[in-house]
Amino acid sequence: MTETLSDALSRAAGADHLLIALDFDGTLAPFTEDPADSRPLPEAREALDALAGLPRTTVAIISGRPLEFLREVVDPARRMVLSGSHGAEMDLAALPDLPDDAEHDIHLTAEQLDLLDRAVDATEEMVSRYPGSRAELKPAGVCFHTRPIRDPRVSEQALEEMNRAYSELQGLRITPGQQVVECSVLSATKGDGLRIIQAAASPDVTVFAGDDVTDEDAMDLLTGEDLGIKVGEKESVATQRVSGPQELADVLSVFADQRARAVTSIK
Ligand SMILES: O=P(O)(O)OC[C@H]1O[C@H](O[C@H]2O[C@H](CO)[C@@H](O)[C@H](O)[C@H]2O)[C@H](O)[C@@H](O)[C@@H]1O
Repeated sequence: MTETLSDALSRAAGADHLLIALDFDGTLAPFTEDPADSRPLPEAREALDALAGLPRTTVAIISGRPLEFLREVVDPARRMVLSGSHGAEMDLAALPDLPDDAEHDIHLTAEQLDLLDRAVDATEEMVSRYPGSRAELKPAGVCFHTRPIRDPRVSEQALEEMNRAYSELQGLRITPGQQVVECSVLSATKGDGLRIIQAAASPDVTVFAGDDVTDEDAMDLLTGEDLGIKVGEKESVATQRVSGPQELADVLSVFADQRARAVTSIK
């Protein structure tokens, strides 16, 4: 860990009320060929569990994954605030002063359902033409995955074609990712997710870590004493960077200890 990251973490650990919000894939969990197989690294899980048990400390996951997946795989004990489907689904039930609108479920109009059907058809058609690729269905969208395609040129071509096909369907929000392109009939972003969590939890300091372009919508909201940590090499407005999920897990372990010490000394 660099000295500047270590200093920044020590400062954040001393916040009166801390929000630590994290992306899932490529941040807490290393990439896997089948999205159903990804799990947080054990050290990261342990650190998040420790942080979630501390006073004046809110742990949040803000992910492109459906809320249901986050509940089952990341937070079965239901101690974290969750935002799924890139900010379109919210579960704030872990907050002590529960807001009335703690859960934001997705309700699609008939037009949105029709658009989603057409996006799914286009994805399945693409999957039939690119062996190895797969579709992942979500409550308001669908992903086209190419990680299992061995030839990077074929993978790139498949992603471009899928992007074009989604662009022809008016009204979809198209999001590029790591060997994936996904679309949604809703326009929410991770920035919307973080904004809702900050409004409900009122933290003095927010720490956010993420690896991908969609995480920048949340990074953009960080101000003042907040801390943004980019995972990996993609461009970012974050002031700090780690090499990958394992280094982030190590950082989270140190941070959980720092925060535990700090909360015992905050009056
Ligand atoms: O917001 P995130 O938590 O980073 O989720 C973004 C998308 O990640 C998932 O796909 C990525 O991870 C898969 C499992 O490691 C990998 O196979 C794939 O190549 C990656 O792009 C996930 O499947 C999507 O639903 C998320 O939207």
